[in-house]
Amino acid sequence: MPSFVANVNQQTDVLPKGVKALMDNGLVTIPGRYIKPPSHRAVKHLIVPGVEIPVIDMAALESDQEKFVQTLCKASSEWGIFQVINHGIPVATMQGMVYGVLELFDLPIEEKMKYYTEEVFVPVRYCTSMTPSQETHMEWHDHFQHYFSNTEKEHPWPEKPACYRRLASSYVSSVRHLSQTLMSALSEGLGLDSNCLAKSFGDSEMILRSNYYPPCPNPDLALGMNGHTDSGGLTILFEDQVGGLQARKGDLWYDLKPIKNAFIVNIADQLEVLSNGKYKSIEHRVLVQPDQTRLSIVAFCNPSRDAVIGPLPELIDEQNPDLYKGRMLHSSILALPLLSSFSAHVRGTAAGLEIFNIY
Ligand SMILES: O=C(O)CCC(=O)C(=O)O
Ligand SMILES: [Fe+2]
Repeated sequence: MPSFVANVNQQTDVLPKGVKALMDNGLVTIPGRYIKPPSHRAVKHLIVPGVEIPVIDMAALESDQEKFVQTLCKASSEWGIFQVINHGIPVATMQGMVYGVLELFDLPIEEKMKYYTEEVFVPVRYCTSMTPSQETHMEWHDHFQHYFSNTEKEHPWPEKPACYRRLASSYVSSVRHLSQTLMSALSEGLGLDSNCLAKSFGDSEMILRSNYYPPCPNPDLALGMNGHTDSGGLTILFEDQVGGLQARKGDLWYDLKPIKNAFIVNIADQLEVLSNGKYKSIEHRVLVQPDQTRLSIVAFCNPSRDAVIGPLPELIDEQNPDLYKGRMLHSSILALPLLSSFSAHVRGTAAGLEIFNIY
């Protein structure tokens, strides 16, 4: 067994094995632990169906950079979430990753349980919901997660499935490159040098998380993922065509319509803080389906855990006071406590701040 496997001493027979395993065993009604109290369930009349969030065409970066930056900046300020097309990442890389991830979830449960842990900063984590040992109401998904520290030389990928290392490495390097391009443009959107945000991130880190949402026998009683904002920097998400991701504005939840082979990108808490509130970290959640499995592959591009995060000094003057005054934090604690005072729904999953889970 690889040395990084985190739970060698845990009794795997008492750990939750995940919702895929439940469904594979023929479950017909969801167990009580997955039933949300009525106040936490999705309310139909507060959902706006089939919304097209801003679409950022990366091809425009070549033809008219200034306009591209303006469009990106507007989407990040007004929505904090947008779809990215013509991003240059080959469809084969994305579909290859999907294939590898599906193979990973299809491994025998004993193989997956070797990686079961509630720790976040481990190279490989398999878990279900967020932190099952602390939750009264679990989320209807399983996930594999990889933490890439900024000092890492070579990532210890799982040995099985054999194709996974190659497919995932290629995906990660493509997504890293996309995040760097977006971060440069987001810096310029703040009227700053293109490397300004990257400098504040320090040696940035990444968490790659694949979420598997099997069909749910009682989809109205459960949630795939509770409403939360991501606590890191920039989130780059690839999903299949099933749908279920929703973003919140005011009291309404906007049902996001996937565009084939596009990425969904959202601003996370620490980028909101760095921009002194210009870019918005939007709350989002996931609904589940009665008859379809949904897969999302999420790259959280985060500042170094050593970085101290506060609004960029260049953005502060008399007209633009520091909105997060006196509340600069180490990135290792992440920005969650800053923003949680503004939104009762902030949970901070992305870089693993489940300790602040308020549900
Ligand atoms: O599955 C999705 O679409 C959203 C996942 C997400 O928000 C997360 O992992 O933080
Ligand atoms: Fe998220």
